[in-house]
Amino acid sequence: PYLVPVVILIVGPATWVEKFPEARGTRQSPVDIVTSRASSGGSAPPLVWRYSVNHPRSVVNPGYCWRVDENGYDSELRGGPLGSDVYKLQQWHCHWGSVNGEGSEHTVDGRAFSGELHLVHWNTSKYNSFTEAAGQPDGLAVLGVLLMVGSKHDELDKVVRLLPYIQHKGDKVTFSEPLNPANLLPKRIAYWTYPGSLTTPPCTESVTWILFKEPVQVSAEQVRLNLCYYVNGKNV
Ligand SMILES: NCCOCCOCCNC(=O)c1ccc(S(N)(=O)=O)cc1
Ligand SMILES: [Zn+2]
Repeated sequence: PYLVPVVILIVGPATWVEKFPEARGTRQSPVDIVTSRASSGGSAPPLVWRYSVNHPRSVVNPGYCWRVDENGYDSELRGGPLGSDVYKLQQWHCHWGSVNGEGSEHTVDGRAFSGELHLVHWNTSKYNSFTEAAGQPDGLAVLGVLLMVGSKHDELDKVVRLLPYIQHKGDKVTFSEPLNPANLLPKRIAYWTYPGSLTTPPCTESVTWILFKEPVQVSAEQVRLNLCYYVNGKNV
C-alpha cells in the first residue's frame, strides 16, 4: 500500500481559537444571513447617522486590505438596535476576496459578494475610548455594506486611487479631499442586525452588526485594483 501524504494546514480561522479564546464564543462573526429566518424589524426606531466631511483622513495598509482612519473627527450613529447610546465612527475598511465574487465576509442565503465594507463605530455614551469599547458586549457597532461589480463608485474611488501609494504593510497616506462616509451606504437602508464579534483576531464579541440588505456597486476595475494590491495583505 502507498502512503498518502496528509498535510493539515495550521493557518487560518480554524487555528485562531488557539491564540484567541474569544474566537470560541457563542456570537462569532461573520455569519450566513438566512433571510427566511430573519424576523421583521418590529418597532425599532430608525437608524440615523451624521459624518463630518471636510477633515484629513489617512489610508493605511494594515496588512489586510486597506483601512481609513477618521482621526477622531466628529460623527454620530444612533437608533435602530443601538438603544439610547450614541456611537462614533472610528475607522472604515474593506474585505476583498482573492477570487472575484468571493470577497465578502457575510454571505446572504449562502451567496458571497465581491467585497464588503465595514464602518466601525464605538459607544461614546458608555466608554472613553475605542480600545475600551472594543472589549465590551455593547461597545462597537459596525455598518456592513456588501459590494458587487457594476458601475464605478465615485466616493470609494477617492480611496482606491490612493492604493498604489500604500502597497506595503504599515504604509499610510493622508488626504484632505472632502469625503462623506454616508455616500458609501446604499440608497435603501433596510438592514439585518445581530449581536456578533470582530471578524478578525482577537474576534472579541463586542459588535452589534448592522448589515445593509442592498449591495452597493463598484466597478470591475476598482475590484481589480483592490485585488492587485490587497490579497490578504500580500502585495501581488
Ligand atoms: N480584548 C480587548 C478588546 O480587544 C479588541 C481590540 O481589537 C483591535 C484590533 N481590531 C479591530 O479594531 C477590528 C475592528 C473591526 C473589525 S471587523 N472586520 O469585524 O469590522 C475587526 C477588527
Ligand atoms: Zn471588517
